[in-house]
Amino acid sequence: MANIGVLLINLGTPDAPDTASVRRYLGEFLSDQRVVEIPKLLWQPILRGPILLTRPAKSAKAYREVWLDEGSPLAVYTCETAARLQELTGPEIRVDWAMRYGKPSIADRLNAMIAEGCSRILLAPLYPQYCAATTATALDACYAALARLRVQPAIRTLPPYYADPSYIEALRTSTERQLAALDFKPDMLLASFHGMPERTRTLGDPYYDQCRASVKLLQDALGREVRLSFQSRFGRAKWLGPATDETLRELPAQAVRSVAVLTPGFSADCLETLEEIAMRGREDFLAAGGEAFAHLPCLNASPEAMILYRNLIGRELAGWVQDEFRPIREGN
Ligand SMILES: C=CC1=C(C)c2cc3[nH]c(cc4nc(cc5[nH]c(cc1n2)c(C)c5CCC(=O)O)C(CCC(=O)O)=C4C)c(C)c3C=C
Ligand SMILES: [Fe+2]
Ligand SMILES: [Fe+2]
Repeated sequence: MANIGVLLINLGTPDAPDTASVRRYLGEFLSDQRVVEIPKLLWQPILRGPILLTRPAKSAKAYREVWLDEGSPLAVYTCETAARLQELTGPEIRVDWAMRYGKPSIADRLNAMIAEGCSRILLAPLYPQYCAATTATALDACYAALARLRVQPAIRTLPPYYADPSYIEALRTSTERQLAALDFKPDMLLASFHGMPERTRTLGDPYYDQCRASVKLLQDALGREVRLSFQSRFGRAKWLGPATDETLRELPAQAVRSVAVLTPGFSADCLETLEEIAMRGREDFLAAGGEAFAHLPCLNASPEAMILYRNLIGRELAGWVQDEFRPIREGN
């Protein structure tokens, strides 16, 4: 029985692409004060009123466009990542996965790991760039679950890996592999990250700087320009820019005829990459006069991702596991 556990954590997704399921999901997600930093008394009437009355039907339609036979892409790819990583680590380490919102819940999976005998657990939010709205809230939920226990496991947490050489290398190799498979050579590479309200930056969130650092390192690794933009704006506040949709609409006028968009802040493809970028982004770019568009899939459970996670986990488990868990590089 493994006494070491690794819990991969991702954002969460609805159980089904229907209005009621999406309303439940958005109700939980958007009630998190780490995500929407507006006082509860002001925000809840807006959320329970106009937002949850109108948005779920619109979002459910978008989810239906990307839903897979096995379920929501975010859950399917996160589950596959955990399964492949489990094969790679072997039975000594138990690898599981959970979602911050919806199912499988963090509390359920942590309790299951503990019941299976894990007395040391690495909590691994799968966000390369730290953000209070993602990394911190995932860890808050872990600590809240642990707070209910009499006997707690020893805990470690995976730090943000935005500048880790293994992350940059995984992005480089997966980008080059995917570019080589395209039937055109893109004039431009655009790295689109999930946006955040601009205000969170001045409040001290390192997210923006970490996105910029990842892009700079990837650009150096690829030896070509990579433009940065931010997508998925929500609400009326000013968000980080430049906005991905506006950028895609402006590029053709700047003589950029073809573009490949990568989404390196997302560990797994999801609504935001498959619908907003691969579908709507393509439409925007082509309607503005662009000629060729590609969305490069996220790392998901690719061979590049497996090397990355094994290296990150190996480093964080140092002292808990012995030397057979050395870093690996492609080809050995
Ligand atoms: C204030 C609202 C939001 C903030 C802040 C926010 C930050 C944030 N989100 C992700 C990653 C994902 N977000 C996803 C979906 C999604 N995000 C918001 C709003 C905020 N996100 C909404 C309302 C939705 C739901 C879809 C919709 O109705 O438009 C997803 C995809 C989930 C899926 O099921 O596929 C991901 C992943 C990050 C990384 C982030 C901050 C850096
Ligand atoms: Fe989001
Ligand atoms: Fe979106």
